[in-house]
Amino acid sequence: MDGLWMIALLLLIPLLLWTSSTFVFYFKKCFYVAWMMLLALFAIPLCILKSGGRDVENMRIIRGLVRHVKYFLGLRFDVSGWEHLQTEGPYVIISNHQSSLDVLGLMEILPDRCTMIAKKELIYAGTVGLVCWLGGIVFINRKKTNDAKNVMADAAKTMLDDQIRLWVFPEGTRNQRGGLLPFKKGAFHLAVQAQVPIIPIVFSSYSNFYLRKEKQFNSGTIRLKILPKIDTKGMTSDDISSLSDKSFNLMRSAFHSISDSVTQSNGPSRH
Ligand SMILES: CCCCC/C=C\C/C=C\CCCCCCCC(=O)SCCNC(=O)CCNC(=O)[C@H](O)C(C)(C)COP(=O)(O)OP(=O)(O)OC[C@H]1O[C@@H](n2cnc3c(N)ncnc32)[C@H](O)[C@@H]1OP(=O)(O)O
Ligand SMILES: CCCCCCCC/C=C\CCCCCCCC(=O)OC[C@@H](O)COP(=O)(O)O
Repeated sequence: MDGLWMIALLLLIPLLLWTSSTFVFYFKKCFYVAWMMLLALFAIPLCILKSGGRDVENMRIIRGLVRHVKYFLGLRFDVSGWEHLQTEGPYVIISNHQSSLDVLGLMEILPDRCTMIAKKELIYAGTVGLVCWLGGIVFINRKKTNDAKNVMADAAKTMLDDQIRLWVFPEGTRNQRGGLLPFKKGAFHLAVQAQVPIIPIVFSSYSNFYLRKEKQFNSGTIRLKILPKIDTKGMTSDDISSLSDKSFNLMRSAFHSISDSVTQSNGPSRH
């Protein structure tokens, strides 16, 4: 009888753990980091064999390898406005930034020859950092504005010379407090310096499935809305503030509309 109790207990403990939302939260987070690190380890030789080193073309390999990860985490993407990405030549994509999970949505829609602007600390993230470097990610030092400006001015030239698209998170940091943080100006200087359009992309709020404080990481749908491009031809540095304000207002209103609709279809939440 004691043996039977022991077996029942051994079966019950993992079941209880599995149904505990805190356990699921930590399990999914650890799994995400570990799996991305492992995928990156696998991607490194593929990128080197394909391009011989750092090259934006490596983003095709990275994109291909990352796309299945959403299934493990129980996430679904609902993308609208695909037609706005059918723009020829270089452009700057701007999007809101809630979490490292944004990488999954980014890889879902990443156009060819598109790489990102990221904080320089990311390069030290083990195999993921090396893959970011191999994918041509432009690293900036956010604590040294002048250095960051110079790097972005070089990036504006490279965009045109090598026909590259750049994805920038104009909030400059992750934000899960609902809404959008005020935009930094770098993305807009970049687009105006290169005289290329801006394509705003909005991720709906994650608060219907992911709550960091409450330790909840459920399944859920993320809406991605690709907005029409904003032309910058003929603009100068005098137009930066109005360009930034216009982009911010468009993205904020899209954020609220897609976050409200995802909340209504997935049940109540706060954001
Ligand atoms: C196969 C397995 C793979 C596994 C791995 C999976 C994936 C890996 C691959 C991809 C993952 C990619 C993920 C990337 C995510 C990275 C996200 C981030 O790191 S976000 C943080 C970094 N990004 C940014 O910070 C961009 C936004 N910031 C800016 O643009 C800032 O403006 C800035 C350039 C950093 C400067 O910052 P500052 O705080 O000083 O802000 P201000 O904007 O207020 O600027 C001050 C002042 O300067 C003027 N300014 C700004 N930029 C420029 C410029 N380029 N040229 C000229 N002048 C500039 C600005 O106008 C202000 O002046 P004023 O007040 O007079 O207007
Ligand atoms: C040995 C090194 C260990 C490092 C472990 C971290 C590795 C992360 C592993 C997997 C996650 C994969 C996605 C990586 C891309 C994450 C990019 C990101 O979201 O960076 C945060 C940055 O935008 C803003 O940072 P802050 O909010 O200002 O802070």
